[in-house]
Amino acid sequence: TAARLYTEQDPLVILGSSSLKPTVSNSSSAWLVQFFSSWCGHCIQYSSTWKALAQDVKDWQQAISVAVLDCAQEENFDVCKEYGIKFYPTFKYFHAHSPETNRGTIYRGADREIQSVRQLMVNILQNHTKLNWPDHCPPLRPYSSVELLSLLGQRSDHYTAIIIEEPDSYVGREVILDLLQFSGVEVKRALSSDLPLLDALKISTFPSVYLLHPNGTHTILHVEKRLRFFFSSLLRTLPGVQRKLKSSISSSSISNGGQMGVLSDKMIGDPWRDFDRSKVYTADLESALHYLLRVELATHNSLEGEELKIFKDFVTVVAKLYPGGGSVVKLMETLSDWLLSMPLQRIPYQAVLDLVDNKMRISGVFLGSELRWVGCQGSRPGLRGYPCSLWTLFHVLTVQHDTMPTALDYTGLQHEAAPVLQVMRRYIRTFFGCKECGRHFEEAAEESMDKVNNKEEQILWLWNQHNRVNNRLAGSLSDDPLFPKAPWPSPSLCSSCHEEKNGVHVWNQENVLLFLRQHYGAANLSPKYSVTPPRLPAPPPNPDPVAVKQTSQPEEEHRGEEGEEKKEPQRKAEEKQKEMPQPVDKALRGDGRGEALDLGVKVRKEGGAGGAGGGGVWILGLGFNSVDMSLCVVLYVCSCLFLMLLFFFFKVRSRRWKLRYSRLHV
Ligand SMILES: Cc1cc2nc3c(=O)[nH]c(=O)nc-3n(C[C@H](O)[C@H](O)[C@H](O)COP(=O)(O)OP(=O)(O)OC[C@H]3O[C@@H](n4cnc5c(N)ncnc54)[C@H](O)[C@@H]3O)c2cc1C
Repeated sequence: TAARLYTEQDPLVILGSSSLKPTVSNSSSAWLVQFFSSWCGHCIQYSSTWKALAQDVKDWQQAISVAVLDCAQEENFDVCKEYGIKFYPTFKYFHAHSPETNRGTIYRGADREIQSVRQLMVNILQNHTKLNWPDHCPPLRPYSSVELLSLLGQRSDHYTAIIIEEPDSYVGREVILDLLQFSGVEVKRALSSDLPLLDALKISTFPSVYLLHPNGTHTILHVEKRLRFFFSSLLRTLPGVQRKLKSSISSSSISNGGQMGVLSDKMIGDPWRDFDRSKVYTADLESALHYLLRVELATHNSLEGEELKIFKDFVTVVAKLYPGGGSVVKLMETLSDWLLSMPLQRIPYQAVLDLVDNKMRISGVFLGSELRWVGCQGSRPGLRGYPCSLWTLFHVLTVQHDTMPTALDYTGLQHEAAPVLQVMRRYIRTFFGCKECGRHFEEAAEESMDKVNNKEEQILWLWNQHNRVNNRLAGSLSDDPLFPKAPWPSPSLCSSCHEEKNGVHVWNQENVLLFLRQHYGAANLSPKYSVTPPRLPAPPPNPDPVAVKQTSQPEEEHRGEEGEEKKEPQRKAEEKQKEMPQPVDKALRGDGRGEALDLGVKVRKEGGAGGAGGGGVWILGLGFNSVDMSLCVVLYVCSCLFLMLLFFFFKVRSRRWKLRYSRLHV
């Protein structure tokens, strides 16, 4: 209903009759409240702008917060009257530390666009006096050359960024407020009219950022675009700069160590793996599948009905779209074939697990059984990991689907406009361990997933939804200070993805799509740290020389890039294969009642020939082991003997007949 114009998911505070006064009176921060009416058409249309504004200034909350109050709700009639609301929407602001008698000041400006209201918020803050200045708001005034030049060459425990700008620019103050929730950097502003400062720092274009490093060195900061978003993003990603956590317990455990402190904490559990943020790591994808198949799915004793169908679809999508071939794909293909050929309505989880563990020792099938987070490693245990890798996996799958548009043909999924998203949606709803996350994702899917019409939109929908989650979670307990949640990709990953329109940050979606295709494309996957053999044996020689060149290229690149590193995981994987337990037939007994399931490989029943101890060498990669081969030989020899016996039998008989007839003639 219109009454739900704003929900708890929006990055603003929803006030009511009992909460308005206690919230805005004696507050340590200023407040900007929109009094609206849920029946007013303009308010309904304006709600998206107000939400976007709230998102834009979410990090300013400690200095000034954004709120709404619905005057159309019966319980709010009196409070709206008390605060003198006559028209909708009415914007009122309240200074920090205002008394209870204060009914707020009306903003009468005609322009209610995001940039104007944002600048109004800066002005509101600057209109405070020294006495009622918001507790956590840093100074917004320009500093003088005398104050700033004395800082040059001084050592400190944090960065100092000086933004030098034209007097009418708001960029400096906005960046100061954007960095409010971050430790490790202090932002100050100075004016372009301060000539001694410009001479000393050799600055002639505005706005510019001059950076004083903790070690006393200083330099101008290079930014590709002189926009607020670029300045803020760059400063937030300086080494050691991290988001302050809302929980004091969490912040006390990690706030004072800076980057290295955090890393050394983490190292106690798991060795730190150096990685490149512009790459995607197969180790993360494999860890995602390992966790999903061996841990998340294990909470279901058996799969049946809708659950089974959802799991089958998930396995099919991964089997068809997981990039690079190799043993993981072979495993998923085997699992997919097996699930599809199953006549059963119910499959015990143990049967799936035995297949995932490759208890039948099918050649070329392997999925590492350890979590090796690389791009998804957190600064301490409990952060990032599985959810990060699941996002990554689905981003990769959406991009692969775009690259291989016919890959899902004949799977039953090809008629869906966005099959990868739909499969993800169903998986998250049914199996994802975080139920609350699943609920949020389902809400988002209900809202707009059906509007996705093609593979490009599929990629962008997931990217956009992921950013919405990032925005919602920024600063929450699950936000890793080393990898703060922020709109992604950052300008340092893709500067052409970012633009500004009417002073508001906007995405260049065309460039975002290009970037996503490159970032999550097969060529950008790094096998470093992977425990899985990277590739199946090379296919037979291709007569077309161009095609030969193209197919052999990734292999060469792969070798060139990883060099010796590749051999180590491969060797470990082979060792693991050897260490694998002997085949256990119950893996394939479906519901435990002993049906032999046709996998396209040989399946033996418990107690049958070659039972539990029937390991031996697997031949031709077809699932025949040495026992099977011995049986064949024995059968072959028996049939030869039988044929020879028949031969001699008839030979002797025919001789007797000949003798008998010859005697008769005589
Ligand atoms: C479907 C789903 C829904 C979730 N919902 C919730 C929720 O409601 N509440 C909650 O607390 N947690 C939720 N989570 C978990 C949360 O989103 C994070 O995954 C988790 O907090 C770990 O965060 P992270 O810092 O590792 O980065 P993640 O957000 O997990 O991102 C992983 C990696 O993906 C890349 N990336 C980041 N943003 C984008 C983007 N927009 N497009 C493409 N790539 C990107 C980056 O390289 C990043 O390192 C959800 C997870 C999933 C998979």
